[in-house]
Amino acid sequence: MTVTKGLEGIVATTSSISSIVDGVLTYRGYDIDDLAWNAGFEETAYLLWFGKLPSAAELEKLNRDLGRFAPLPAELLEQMKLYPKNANTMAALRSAVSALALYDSAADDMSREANEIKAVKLQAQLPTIVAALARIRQGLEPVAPKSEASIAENFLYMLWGREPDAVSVKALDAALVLHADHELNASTFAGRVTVATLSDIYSGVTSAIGALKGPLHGGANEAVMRMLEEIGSPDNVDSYISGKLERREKIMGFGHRVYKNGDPRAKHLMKMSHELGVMKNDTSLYDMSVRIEELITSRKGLKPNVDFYSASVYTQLGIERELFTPIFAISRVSGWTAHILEQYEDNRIIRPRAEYTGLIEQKYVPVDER
Ligand SMILES: CC(=O)SCCNC(=O)CCNC(=O)[C@H](O)C(C)(C)COP(=O)(O)OP(=O)(O)OC[C@H]1O[C@@H](n2cnc3c(N)ncnc32)[C@H](O)[C@@H]1OP(=O)(O)O
Ligand SMILES: O=C([O-])CC(=O)C(=O)O
Repeated sequence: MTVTKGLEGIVATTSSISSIVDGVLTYRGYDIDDLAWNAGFEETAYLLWFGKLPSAAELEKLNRDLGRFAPLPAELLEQMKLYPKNANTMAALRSAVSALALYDSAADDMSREANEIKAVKLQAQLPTIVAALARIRQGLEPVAPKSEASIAENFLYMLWGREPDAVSVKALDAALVLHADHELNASTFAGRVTVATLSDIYSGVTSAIGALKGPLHGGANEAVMRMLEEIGSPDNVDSYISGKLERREKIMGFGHRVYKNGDPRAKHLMKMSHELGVMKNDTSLYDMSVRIEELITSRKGLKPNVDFYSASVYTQLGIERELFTPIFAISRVSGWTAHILEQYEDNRIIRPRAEYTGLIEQKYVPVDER
């Protein structure tokens, strides 16, 4: 048996959703550099689900559906109020998304049409859940979603309880576009493995959320922010990073399984981080990040990934650290559900092998003789 730890380089499926070739990321053939500043998040989600950019009428219908599906079942909101206030937000999100299935009578309807509706529903409801969890944790009442607003605008409105400014909405919208899909990353793979047993779409998304939570994947954006908080000021970067490298600790937000010459999404988030700093007359988070990048690139040859500059972007938008990975999920649920729909279309159960390295030829000994 040839064992490939971490399945590095293994091609486990075909997919027509996103591709990474020579460091270029495309969604359905559109370069992410083209989509990042030109496409809105809703049309990006449509592109991932249906394989083409929507017409004006199709986009209008999608926006109407997202607005209509965004409110949560009242029972779920009441349950969420009972979650411990100090619970990890990704753990709470995972529980709430799992519970959504209980309130959807079509949860086990496996027709393509029903699953497409559930994909749009999940996309609509995740932002409402995350904003509600954040407010409940602060002892505030959740804010009901508006029926006519983009996902970025609606999320910030529900989070802050006031109309967000246009700059914040545009920055969040672009960040959502950049995080929407990424070929066969760990969380997408987890979602596909789950639904390949012909389990339901809620189970698939719940699995994916669990995988995204880890600090080697989506959870890295929160870990990056923790590191920036520990560093505190640009003057401390060099000694902090030297210490970490001497202790052979990982620097979160750097390195990538697929990109060895840099993540094409990072430059957009870097630009956003700089622009937000300039607007706020305080570029210290950006300056610290740039110095960390210089040090890690020169000393380890590693480049920042999507999680690195997103930390300073979200913080400068006034978003608390505990929401960074849930915001990643708000975006990535578009990709997860597109992959789940694709998996159902041409399904085969995913069941690799393991090379056994344990004990052999053991004989059972009754418990009182052990
Ligand atoms: C949205 C996303 O999921 S993007 C990724 C987010 N994750 C992070 O930012 C966490 C930090 N990065 C990492 O842990 C890794 O780079 C991963 C998980 C992203 C990729 O892991 P792998 O493809 O298995 O890379 P691997 O761990 O083999 O790295 C190769 C070498 O670079 C080192 N390396 C990789 N990333 C880092 C890092 N961030 N800091 C320090 N060293 C690193 C490894 O220790 C390894 O060194 P070695 O050969 O001396 O043992
Ligand atoms: O593809 C990966 O391994 C991780 C990643 O960058 C993502 O999911 O966006």
